[in-house]
Amino acid sequence: MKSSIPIDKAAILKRYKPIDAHTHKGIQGHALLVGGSYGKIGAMTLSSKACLKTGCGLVTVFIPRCGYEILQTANPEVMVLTDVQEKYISNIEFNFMPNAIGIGPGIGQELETQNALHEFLTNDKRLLVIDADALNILSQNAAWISLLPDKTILTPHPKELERLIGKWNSNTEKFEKTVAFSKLHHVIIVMKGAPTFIIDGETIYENSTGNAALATAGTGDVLTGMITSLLAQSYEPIDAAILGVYLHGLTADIALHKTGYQSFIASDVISNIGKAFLSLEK
Ligand SMILES: NC(=O)C1=CN([C@@H]2O[C@H](COP(=O)(O)OP(=O)(O)OC[C@H]3O[C@@H](n4cnc5c(N)ncnc54)[C@H](O)[C@@H]3O)[C@@H](O)[C@H]2O)[C@@H](O)CC1
Ligand SMILES: Nc1ncnc2c1ncn2[C@@H]1O[C@H](COP(=O)(O)OP(=O)(O)O)[C@@H](O)[C@H]1O
Ligand SMILES: [Mg+2]
Repeated sequence: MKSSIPIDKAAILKRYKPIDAHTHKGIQGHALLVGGSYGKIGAMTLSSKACLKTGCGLVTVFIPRCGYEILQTANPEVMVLTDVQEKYISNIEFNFMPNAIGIGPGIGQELETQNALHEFLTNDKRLLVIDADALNILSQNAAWISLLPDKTILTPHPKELERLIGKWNSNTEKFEKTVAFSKLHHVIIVMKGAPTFIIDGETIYENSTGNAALATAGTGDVLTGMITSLLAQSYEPIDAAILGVYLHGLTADIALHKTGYQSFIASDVISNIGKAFLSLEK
């Protein structure tokens, strides 16, 4: 494997932008998160809360109708748009200009959802984070990958990565294939794992935070919300990916002495984002 660039606190401080005292919610970025399906609205609840807690001024979710009351109750700060369908997304429609869009947590793979993703990718060329079943839909419809805008951030876990790039026989081959995919499609790949690597063409970054406490449902959904938030706040895509992954891992390092590995859950990532940011200012 080609050597990687370590992402430690010094590397993060070169990319981190402290908040301007005169900022307001109108210029802190408006993120749109698209996802959820019947039984997996929680993925969007987690993702949208993490998005707000990472500093975005405004967050809107686009979810199936069945999630409306759940979202409004769980996260009153988040605005909610709903699909015409009750249980899944069939047509992605919104009437504002988001600064960044995150798509995929809990979205499922209904045929109508697949068509909605195709329609969306054909018509919308905004900054984008793609996760979970939206990645799986792309794996099944490989021709659609060419529709992704340059510097789209993909956040696969190992199984989702395998569906995208095919099986590998060694770690070296895994990196070679991922780098080749990133170069071919001009996308940034957050190769989630222990540790997480961020791949931008030939350049490979290795994250230094995080631990096995993160091996629990919904932590990836939270990461999608965090990276989308940073993207909406005008971080360059590579910086949003690197900073998001670093802060996400740091929450688990900060919480570990209180939660242990076993009792840490995705909501603990969210409740420690503030401490993770504060540790950058120390
Ligand atoms: N509360 C919720 O609503 C939740 C919704 N979720 C959503 O559920 C959907 C399905 O996601 P899944 O990721 O479970 O399904 P997938 O089928 O994509 O992934 C599960 C498979 O990947 C393997 N895998 C996962 N991480 C791995 C790793 N680090 N190394 C090796 N293999 C690994 C597992 O063993 C399993 O075979 C997604 O849309 C996701 O966003 C999940 O995030 C869980 C929480
Ligand atoms: N053993 C581990 N050590 C460090 N990080 C881990 C470990 N296991 C999982 N993670 C992190 O947790 C997250 C899991 O994401 P994902 O599998 O998409 O979860 P979900 O889909 O349930 O939200 C990733 O950021 C991954 O890097
Ligand atoms: Mg996931």
